[in-house]
Amino acid sequence: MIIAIDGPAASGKGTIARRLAAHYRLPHLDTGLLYRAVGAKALENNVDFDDAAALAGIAAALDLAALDAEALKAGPVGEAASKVAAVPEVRAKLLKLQQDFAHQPGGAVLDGRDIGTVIAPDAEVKLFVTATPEARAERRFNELLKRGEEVTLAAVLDDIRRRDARDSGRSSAPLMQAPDAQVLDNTGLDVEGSWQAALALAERARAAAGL
Ligand SMILES: Nc1ncnc2c1ncn2[C@@H]1O[C@H](COP(=O)(O)OP(=O)(O)O)[C@@H](O)[C@H]1O
Ligand SMILES: Nc1ccn([C@@H]2O[C@H](COP(=O)(O)OP(=O)(O)O)[C@@H](O)[C@H]2O)c(=O)n1
Repeated sequence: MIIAIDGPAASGKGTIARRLAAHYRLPHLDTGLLYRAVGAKALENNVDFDDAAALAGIAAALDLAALDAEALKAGPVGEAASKVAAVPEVRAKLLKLQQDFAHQPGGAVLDGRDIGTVIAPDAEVKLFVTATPEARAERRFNELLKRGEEVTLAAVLDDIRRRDARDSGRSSAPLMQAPDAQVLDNTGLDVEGSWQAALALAERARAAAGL
């Protein structure tokens, strides 16, 4: 069974994906980490965000096993990630790795922006997780505060809006809901409520797929 979880920044898709993976005992890939890793390397090496060939080279050399998820969750890395993610050559280099992960025997859970539309349109379970920009900004703000980052709620909301626009507006695999995805707007739900709603939707899709 393949479970595809898509949605905008800080909608809680990663939290849901991790829990679904544990619940169904499936491997999980946070695909945002791949773009974050390319963005972080580009920042580190002062690579121009317009230099598609250099960015694609970084993407091609990525070592999944060496990704430092904790460091990659830093605020500025998210912005860099969304810039490199708009470069088609970068997406092309990361495509096979994600498709192979999704289609491994037994299945997998992947979360990102284009899982249900591009990486695994054949997924049996597709959720599009969303919430208002304000609710998402508050979640990300609290997360970054806990990490010890000096941020303001207004700056985080700005970042979220900018990333939403870039991720939805790009020509290559834009953030969008797959026609057959079930939408979960968890604006008024806490982590537990969001999880319960996601599980109910996943169970419904499994039943519909005869699983
Ligand atoms: N429904 C929710 N209500 C409040 N906070 C949430 C909710 N879901 C997730 N969070 C918190 O919001 C932050 C972002 O969640 P995460 O799952 O990483 O989102 P995404 O993967 O969409 O960026 C995390 O700190 C997480 O614990
Ligand atoms: N499948 C994916 C996953 C992430 N991304 C890009 O990578 C950036 C970071 O993704 P993320 O999922 O780690 O970001 P958050 O939602 O956690 O803030 C996003 O803003 C997208 O631009 C993408 O284009 N496609």
